[in-house]
Amino acid sequence: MVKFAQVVLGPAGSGKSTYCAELQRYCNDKRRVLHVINLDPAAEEFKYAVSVDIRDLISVDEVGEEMSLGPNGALVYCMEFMLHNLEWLEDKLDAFVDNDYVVFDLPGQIELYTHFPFMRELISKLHRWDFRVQALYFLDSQFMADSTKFFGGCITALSAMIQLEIPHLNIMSKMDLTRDMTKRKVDEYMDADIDMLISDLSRTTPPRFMKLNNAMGSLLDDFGMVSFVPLDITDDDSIATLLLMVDLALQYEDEVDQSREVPDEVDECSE
Ligand SMILES: Nc1nc2c(ncn2[C@@H]2O[C@H](COP(=O)(O)OP(=O)(O)OP(=O)(O)O)[C@@H](O)[C@H]2O)c(=O)[nH]1
Repeated sequence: MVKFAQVVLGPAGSGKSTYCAELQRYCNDKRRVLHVINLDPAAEEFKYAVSVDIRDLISVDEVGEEMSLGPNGALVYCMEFMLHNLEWLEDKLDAFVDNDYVVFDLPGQIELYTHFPFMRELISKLHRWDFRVQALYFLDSQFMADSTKFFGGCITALSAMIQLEIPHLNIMSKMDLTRDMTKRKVDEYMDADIDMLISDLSRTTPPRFMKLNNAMGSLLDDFGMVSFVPLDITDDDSIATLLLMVDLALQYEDEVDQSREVPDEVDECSE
């Protein structure tokens, strides 16, 4: 039986854990079982009920103390340790019922998805364990106020998407904080006109960066990286819309995968 999962990625403070908590509350209200898995070995407290916690396996604090590593070195060590002990995670996930929905809350150190192979390896294991996995890449709506930040955020989202090679959605989080922006301005950023973004960016960077800005802009545009799903966690309709989008994307992925599977008879004939 195929299972559905979301991996929630994005820079520190972009609202990943808060989303996991609100999604869990929403699913509880709708009587849908949702397990949140904390994969941040440096996490301190949770706003959600944690079903699986990497800190039961290993934590940044204990690694930092025992191996005299700084916070980033300890984090990398913890993620490597988890990858070498994935049967721990497999056992926990096996205990869930087939229709249960799983959400992975990940650390905010984006290098873990853009520079290291951890997440890619974890996702390939999840696929082997029959999970269909959707990436949600969070960007704080405050990034819309600054085109250099916005471009930077989109570039890291692109880098994560290319690394992970799974269905990917860019999420504009904290939309409740944009209520003083005009709807037109917000809409401009949800499905941004790349020429407008490039000219915004070029106004704030020296003229010698013009060619670079254009090249980055067309790269982001080619990969659809300047489109965002707005998420306002104070509005249940917004959470419901996102959940529906993910469900549809994963169901589609599942159908495509099944159509790729070679039926037994065809297999036998070709032997
Ligand atoms: N107004 C508003 N604040 C939010 C929202 N989501 C998160 N916050 C606040 O933003 C801060 C960071 O939120 P977190 O959910 O901890 O962010 P995170 O991405 O999990 O952060 P890391 O665990 O450091 O990677 C907290 O103070 C939250 O209360 C939101 O939708 N609206």
